[in-house]
Amino acid sequence: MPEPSPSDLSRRGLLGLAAAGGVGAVAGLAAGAAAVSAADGGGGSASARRYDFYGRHQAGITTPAQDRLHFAAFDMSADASRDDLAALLADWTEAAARMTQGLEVGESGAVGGSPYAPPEDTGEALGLPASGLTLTFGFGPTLFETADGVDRFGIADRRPPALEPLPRFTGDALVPEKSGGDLCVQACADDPQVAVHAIRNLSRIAFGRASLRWSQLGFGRTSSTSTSQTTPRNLFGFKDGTANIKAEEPDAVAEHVWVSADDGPGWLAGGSYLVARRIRMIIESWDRVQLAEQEDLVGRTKGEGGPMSGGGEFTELDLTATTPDGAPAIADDAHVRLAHPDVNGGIRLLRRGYNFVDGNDELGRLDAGLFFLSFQRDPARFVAVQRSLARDGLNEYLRHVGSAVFAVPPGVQAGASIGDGLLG
Ligand SMILES: C=CC1=C(C)c2cc3[nH]c(cc4nc(cc5[nH]c(cc1n2)c(C)c5CCC(=O)O)C(CCC(=O)O)=C4C)c(C)c3C=C
Ligand SMILES: [Fe+2]
Repeated sequence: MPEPSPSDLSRRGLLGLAAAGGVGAVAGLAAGAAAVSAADGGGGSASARRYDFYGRHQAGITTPAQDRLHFAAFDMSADASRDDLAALLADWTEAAARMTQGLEVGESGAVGGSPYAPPEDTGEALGLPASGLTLTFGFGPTLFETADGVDRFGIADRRPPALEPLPRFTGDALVPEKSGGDLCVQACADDPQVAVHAIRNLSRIAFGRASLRWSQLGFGRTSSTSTSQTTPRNLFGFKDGTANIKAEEPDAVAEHVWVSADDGPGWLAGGSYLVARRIRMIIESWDRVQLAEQEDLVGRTKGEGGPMSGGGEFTELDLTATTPDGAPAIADDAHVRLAHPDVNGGIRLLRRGYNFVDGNDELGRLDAGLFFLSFQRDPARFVAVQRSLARDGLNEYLRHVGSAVFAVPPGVQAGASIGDGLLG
């Protein structure tokens, strides 16, 4: 897992330097930032947090889930060449390495360039620190081969066999405009303005080579990826992420999250697969359900989040436990039973989703839900769990409207591009 680390001057540092008017102030500022990051291991002041962009794995997977998300899927332009793709990924890498350290895009940034040229950075993050920003890149099936079988970039033979569009699941109500994509960027941060700034600038950099297909804002993480984090709640009001894979379980991370060299292809070793599902939650109906039924549908208590088989939040589920009248304590159609590794051949997913509210529909119902994100070693593992959830009692209150899958390459070292492994 990439550790939070001190780095260059932040956008705030640069402004601070200008205000202090001296090089001596630079050293003081940089040292101060380093002390914050190093002393608290990244768990202190949220806005001072910084994660290395470079490393064995991309950040934004096992790093502690931040509270804000801007997720974007892009399509390559119809006339883009392989060189355009390589150049885009190199430009994105360079910009991401700077923004995740709290720096502006480009040397001249938002206000340091020619007054007669558009600025290199759009400027809305000026004065804001890194805010724990992570940028995680992925490649969709259509990057390798279009739905019509066209190999636009000469990489069809590099496509991981496991990277196929997800199958249709029972109850899917997918909207094509909110699904798929050639490329994706997951921007997570402690500050929504920093996440949005990152996607906006990557989108601007892509101009003429790729364009936004769809994007999703998220607030309120719906999972924990570290034991140092408290368990958040989803919009049904339940703790979510209790049994998630945590970074402090290195064996589980290795077994369930990272693609190994044996899994193939070689360029993806140390990477993962990302599944995104935009799940609308019919919260107006849910809010009329009795508490006891809500708890039966989830399989956990609403207050503490303990299993209906008894115990506290982190007590293991007892799927064999029965109530005094002989019924299963955790109902047969309870979400946690059907998602549990014991009924899915041992499969675990690293969940990293977010709550969303995107206004309301014409009936006055909130367009709200859970933007489900999971990282796994093989997308077939997500497919198996999602198929098991076909009997989930929660489905009456859920509608899957968006869907996408991406191969997430491993991290890169300084000087390399996120596309190097794929494009050679
Ligand atoms: C296919 C994978 C999953 C989808 C889609 C999904 C949607 C979804 N989940 C909740 C609420 C909760 N999920 C919880 C646990 C849980 N969910 C999944 C998988 C998917 N969920 C797994 C693998 C697990 C862990 C099961 C286990 O090992 O016990 C919980 C309980 C708390 C927790 O452990 O995280 C809640 C609550 C919603 C509302 C939702 C769709 C909107
Ligand atoms: Fe779940």
